[in-house]
Amino acid sequence: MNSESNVAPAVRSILEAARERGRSEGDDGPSGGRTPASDGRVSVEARSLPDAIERAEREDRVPVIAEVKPTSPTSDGTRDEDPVELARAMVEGGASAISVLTEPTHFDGSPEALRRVRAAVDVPVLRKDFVLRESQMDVVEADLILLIARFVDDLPALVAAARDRGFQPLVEVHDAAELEAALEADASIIGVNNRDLTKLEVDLGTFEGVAPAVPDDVTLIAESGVSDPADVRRMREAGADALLIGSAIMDHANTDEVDIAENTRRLTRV
Ligand SMILES: O=C(O)c1ccccc1NCC(=O)[C@H](O)[C@H](O)COP(=O)(O)O
Repeated sequence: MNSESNVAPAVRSILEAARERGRSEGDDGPSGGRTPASDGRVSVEARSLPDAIERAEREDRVPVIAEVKPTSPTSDGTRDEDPVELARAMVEGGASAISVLTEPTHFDGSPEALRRVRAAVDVPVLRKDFVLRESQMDVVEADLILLIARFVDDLPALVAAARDRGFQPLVEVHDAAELEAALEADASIIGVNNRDLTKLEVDLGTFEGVAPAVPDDVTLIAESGVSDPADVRRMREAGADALLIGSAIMDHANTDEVDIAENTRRLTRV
């Protein structure tokens, strides 16, 4: 659907950087950590997110995808701890899956961070980036890959390309029209982003507005803006199968030592 009109300046800058990286990633070789098949594509044996969610439910944990997010355009600071240590602490706190930012210029992420995290934990790992075209998938192995409906030209083709490589595509939407596009593209894991990329403001009402139209057989994820146990309850009551949480766990503004496991636990043990 590719609508970049009206996005916040920071998002425009992120997309420009993604296009620039796309010229070297995949086309001229990997930027790090991929295991290419003979045709240069990555080939993944993915850990199942729906299975990880089911396991959390059985064990009375809220299914949370905890995000290793060193910084972002809206963060109050930067955390520079080892991503592996952060991810291990998140799993210790009950996270069902880990999301790793691989975007380098606005989020301080890297494919190498994801590769190391995936080797260190046994839960599914999401590659969180701004993938605009197929060749950008062949950078690093991950269990899930994010595709943002708003920013890609041919969503059905990218969903199919992700599956061809073994990734579980997580298609991110923000409104009813994008949800329709995701369903037409045969997405089975859909995230509703509460962060409006036009103004970068967060409104949990976004998820509540879109969720009722999502078919039951879709794995539905509430993304962004979940900051405390009350928000967790609110998103679960609105139908979230799992929650993607970054800032509340990373606690960027806190300059003291942060207990990442405890930050995660207070959101998984609601
Ligand atoms: O987080 C940002 O500042 C941001 C800015 C521009 C585009 C995307 C952005 N975030 C990406 C995300 O989707 C979040 O990292 C993720 O959903 C977690 O959100 P939160 O729990 O609010 O950190």
